[in-house]
Amino acid sequence: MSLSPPGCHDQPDRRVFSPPVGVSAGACLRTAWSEGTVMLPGVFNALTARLAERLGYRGVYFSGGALSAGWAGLPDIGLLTQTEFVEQLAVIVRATSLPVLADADTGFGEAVNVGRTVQLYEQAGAAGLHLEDQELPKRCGHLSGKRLIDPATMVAKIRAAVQARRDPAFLIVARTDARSVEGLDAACDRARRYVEAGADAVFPEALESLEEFARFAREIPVPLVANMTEFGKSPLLEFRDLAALGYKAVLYPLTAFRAAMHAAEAILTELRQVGHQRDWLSRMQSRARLYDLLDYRDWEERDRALWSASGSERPS
Ligand SMILES: C[C@](O)(C(=O)O)[C@H](CC(=O)O)C(=O)O
Ligand SMILES: [Mg+2]
Repeated sequence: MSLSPPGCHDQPDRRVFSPPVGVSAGACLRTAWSEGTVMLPGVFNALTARLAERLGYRGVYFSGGALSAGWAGLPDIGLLTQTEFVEQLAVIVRATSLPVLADADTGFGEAVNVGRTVQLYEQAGAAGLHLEDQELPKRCGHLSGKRLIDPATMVAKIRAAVQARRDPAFLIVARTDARSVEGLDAACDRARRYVEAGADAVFPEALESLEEFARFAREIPVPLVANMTEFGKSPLLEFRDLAALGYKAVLYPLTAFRAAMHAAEAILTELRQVGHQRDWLSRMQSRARLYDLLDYRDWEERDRALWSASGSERPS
């Protein structure tokens, strides 16, 4: 028997024609966390979110890095606006019934701005968001040269976030980028302060070994989020090892994006050289698979049913 409330991922009809009724996305993600550890693949567009749902994931991650690079062609240094994030987040949320944990960078301003960000993310349908303690211009957490805001300023942001949510299940995740700036002790101290300020979960960014992940888990007794981004400072650990340490969510923020871009580069290079794409067909998503993912046939059937119910001829 499923423990998930109705409206969560494993509802019998997974086709997404209307949003789940009565259960918030935050509650869905909390349910998933209470049952174990969730893999959250980063989704760089709505179709990837649908794909993750079809493949049986229980949630997805809305990555600022993927949005900046994939949607805007820009580096992830805080260039996109709050409005751009919220609009694209809403597109993803509408495409899937999975709960979406969303990157909110530094919260798009000071504490009062963070409050409004939370309202907008919650209204867009996110399950929760994470806020990081970097100064602007922010960077990918796995790059050198980051600068942090002081802990008190971050605490004010977290308080603002907690006060602003309407749904108590909406998750406020505090990310600390302190490990590579001030060291692991400082990162743990910051995490404790953020939890005292009301954060539901902590995301320790750019830890450098399994032992560091373990120590963080021992010291910070709230749900933790691990980031398994590639080509960064953290080793690419096994999901089951992170789960065993008690991490509740493991992010793979740009995994699908990097693989897709690698494939796109290869096919576009070869097409230019060879003049056709025939050798690539078996490595492409077929039209049939795409339409399946889009529930194309269901849309056609709905259209047909609407016309036949009204007894009129469909104008061609
Ligand atoms: C998780 C992250 O915030 C993201 O935007 O996806 C990035 C990922 C990355 O750049 O690899 C991060 O800062 O870790
Ligand atoms: Mg980010």
